[in-house]
Amino acid sequence: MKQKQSRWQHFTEYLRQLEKTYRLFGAAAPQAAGWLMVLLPLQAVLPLVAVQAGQQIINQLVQRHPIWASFAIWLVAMAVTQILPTITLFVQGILTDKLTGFLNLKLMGKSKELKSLNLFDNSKYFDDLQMLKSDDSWRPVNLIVFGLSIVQQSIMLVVMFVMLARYNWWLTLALIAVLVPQSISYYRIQQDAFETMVTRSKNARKLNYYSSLLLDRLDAKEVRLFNMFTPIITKYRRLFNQTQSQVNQVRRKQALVGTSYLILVVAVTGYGFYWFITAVQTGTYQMGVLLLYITLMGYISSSMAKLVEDSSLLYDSLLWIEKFYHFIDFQDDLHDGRQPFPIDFQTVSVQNVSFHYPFSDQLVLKHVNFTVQRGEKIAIVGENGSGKSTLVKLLLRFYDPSAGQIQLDQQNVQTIEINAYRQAFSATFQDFSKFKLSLGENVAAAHAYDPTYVKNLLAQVGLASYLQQKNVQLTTMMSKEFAHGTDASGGQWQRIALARDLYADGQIEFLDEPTAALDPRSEQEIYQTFLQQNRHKTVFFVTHRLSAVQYADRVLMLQNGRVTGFASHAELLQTNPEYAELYNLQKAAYQ
Ligand SMILES: Nc1ncnc2c1ncn2[C@@H]1O[C@H](COP(=O)(O)OP(=O)(O)OP(=O)(O)O)[C@@H](O)[C@H]1O
Repeated sequence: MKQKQSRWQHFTEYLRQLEKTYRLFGAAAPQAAGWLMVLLPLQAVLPLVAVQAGQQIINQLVQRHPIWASFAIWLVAMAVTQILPTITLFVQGILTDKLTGFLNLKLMGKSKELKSLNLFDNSKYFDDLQMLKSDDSWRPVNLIVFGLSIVQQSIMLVVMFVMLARYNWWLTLALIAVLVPQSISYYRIQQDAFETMVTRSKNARKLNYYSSLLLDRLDAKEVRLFNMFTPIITKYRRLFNQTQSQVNQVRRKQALVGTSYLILVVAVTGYGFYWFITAVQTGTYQMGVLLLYITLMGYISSSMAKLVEDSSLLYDSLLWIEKFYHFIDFQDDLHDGRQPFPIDFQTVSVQNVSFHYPFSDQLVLKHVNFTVQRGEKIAIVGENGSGKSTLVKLLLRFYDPSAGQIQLDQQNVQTIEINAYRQAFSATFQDFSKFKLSLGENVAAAHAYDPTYVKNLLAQVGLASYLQQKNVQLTTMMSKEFAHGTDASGGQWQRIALARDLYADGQIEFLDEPTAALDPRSEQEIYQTFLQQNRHKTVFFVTHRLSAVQYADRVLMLQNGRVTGFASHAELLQTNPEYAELYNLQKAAYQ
């Protein structure tokens, strides 16, 4: 539902999303949805049955006929009308629960399917992902409450118009002709105000950002230190007033249009009443028809109002559904092979690889060529933005190269089954994850849980005293958000990530600046631990601290996406002036 659509496109798109939503209900909870297909029409029609019976009772009273049969129908219809909402609510509750689980499991399942990071880099999907991951547990409730209310009101309106048309079809058409545009105009008033102030406009997003910024834990320090309160509150106030005055302008214009329709609606209903009174006076219809007309007019206007209000409130949740399908339908174009991982590989080679990120045409790796022997320790160095992490991500197959190949021996890695391939690797990233799970789960991740081994590794990465002093158990939740939860410092978290990496025990190891948050002594200890543990493995480590190159057999130097050196540290010092300059610069800083 894009912003610049014609009204007709908007309407048909709305109906398409609505239809998808109803299909989702059926898929999430077929039984509950089935029950609602019976309950809702009943709930819509029964009040009208009571109106019809009321009309009969008046006619029978006037004609002095017995009224008991009509009275019984009225009584049953009224009683069931009172009982039905309770049953419907019960079924709606079941549907809501099931739909919530269904939608979240679908999202998680889709994420599992996405083997590459392509979608996460796509700016078109950025907003979608933000919306999908936001903690909006009210969305399924909204979808159901408003989505079902629309069905009920629509059925009621159709039945009421049919009831009226039996007496006067042109009056019915005239009523529809004035009520529908009036409702559309009300819908637009509500929609515009809601979108501008609450949901999707750029201003609404800025307003939300300003208000959440002052409440955010991560920003709390700098907001206080630099006293950002006044400027942010001022920005909020200014933008709020500006936005509100825009909304008010729209509101005023549309209220004027709405009032014009109102005059027409009053004129048509008034004339209708006069027509029915005359019809009773001339004996065309009996007295009861007046009760029918008055009651129907009341029901029609309240049903129309509810239909408009609920359609408008549903809109935002339908947008969510649109984004949901957008995500679910995303096709990951990463190549997946069928071959098993070649356990006995002897070389890893990068053959003339060039790469640009999806949805960007700037090459970040250019004709990269190098071959590594099994068991070698390779340091990857280079300035910020030279492409080190990108190279690691390609080797881990988070993306396919735009040109060239990565090979294990002579085999293109794209021919290997992706899950088997990933299992052969372990890694610690610069931006490692801090899972809000237990400490044990943070280390073991998806591997079989062995508490003794977890403890062992935590000790090896230097966390024994932290665990003891803070009384942190393997079962302790690593977030203050949970009862008895705890948190760790940046360096301690980095060590937990390193323990997770060791636990995974892949055949090829990647360390992408694994010691950035550690002090020099800890850095040295960690490298020694890692290289001791991984002495038979092929290890790639990205580092800015050139003191670490002592642990490498060869150093791969990247500059602006190109390999400008690949040799031992000593050789590079002799042959590569840029490398020598970088190294000497850092060395001088420590002298
Ligand atoms: N997801 C992305 N989408 C588009 N461009 C990206 C993305 N990630 C990185 N880049 C760009 O690719 C280039 C290489 O980035 P990369 O992270 O590989 O560099 P790096 O050598 O690891 O840098 P650093 O030392 O700062 O970690 C940079 O210009 C960066 O802006």
